[in-house]
Amino acid sequence: MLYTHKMVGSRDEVNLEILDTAFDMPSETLEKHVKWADGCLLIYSVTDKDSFQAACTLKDCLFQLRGPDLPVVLVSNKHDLLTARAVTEDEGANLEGELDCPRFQISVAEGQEGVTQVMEELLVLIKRELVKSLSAPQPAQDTSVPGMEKKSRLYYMKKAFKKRVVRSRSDTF
Ligand SMILES: Nc1nc2c(ncn2[C@@H]2O[C@H](COP(=O)(O)OP(=O)(O)OP(=O)(O)O)[C@@H](O)[C@H]2O)c(=O)[nH]1
Repeated sequence: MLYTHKMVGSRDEVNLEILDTAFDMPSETLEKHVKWADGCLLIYSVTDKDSFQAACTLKDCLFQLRGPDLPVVLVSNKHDLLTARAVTEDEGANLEGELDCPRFQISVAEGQEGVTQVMEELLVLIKRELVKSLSAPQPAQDTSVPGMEKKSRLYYMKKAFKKRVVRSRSDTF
């Protein structure tokens, strides 16, 4: 399922496209989505070992396809059901260490506060990564070709941003 959602912050608003992947998605489909994503939430239920295993598998897939730079937040859900716990605290902490990413322990059933915190954290990471990639050194200019004179850094940042947006859109459909 693909959802759209607008998050309004104090300084800006962001339109999100959120893809809810399925457990048994074919690997080619999953790979296509992982290439498209600007960030990823790895969510598992503390009462469901299979969902934790799926998060571990997805972690390997993310590293393979996107390397360590894709913004990721790990979320363990259903903390209101700790009496039925099937995934230990240590297992969650180990996965967090392997991913080297923030981890949130929430209960969606108890309200939206945890979900909002998770989304805000992911957006911070995505913005940080975007700024990093836009401010990376640009390829050297060929000034021997007429019209290829040096352009401003802002010009290249805008160009890279547009390219990224267009790529995200075209990969969606
Ligand atoms: N007690 C409790 N139940 C929850 C919580 N979060 C989700 N649920 C319930 O768990 C069930 C599954 O929730 P979904 O949102 O469909 O989870 P999902 O991971 O998308 O499940 P799939 O559709 O199988 O992929 C629903 O009955 C939810 O109401 C939680 O934090 N606590």
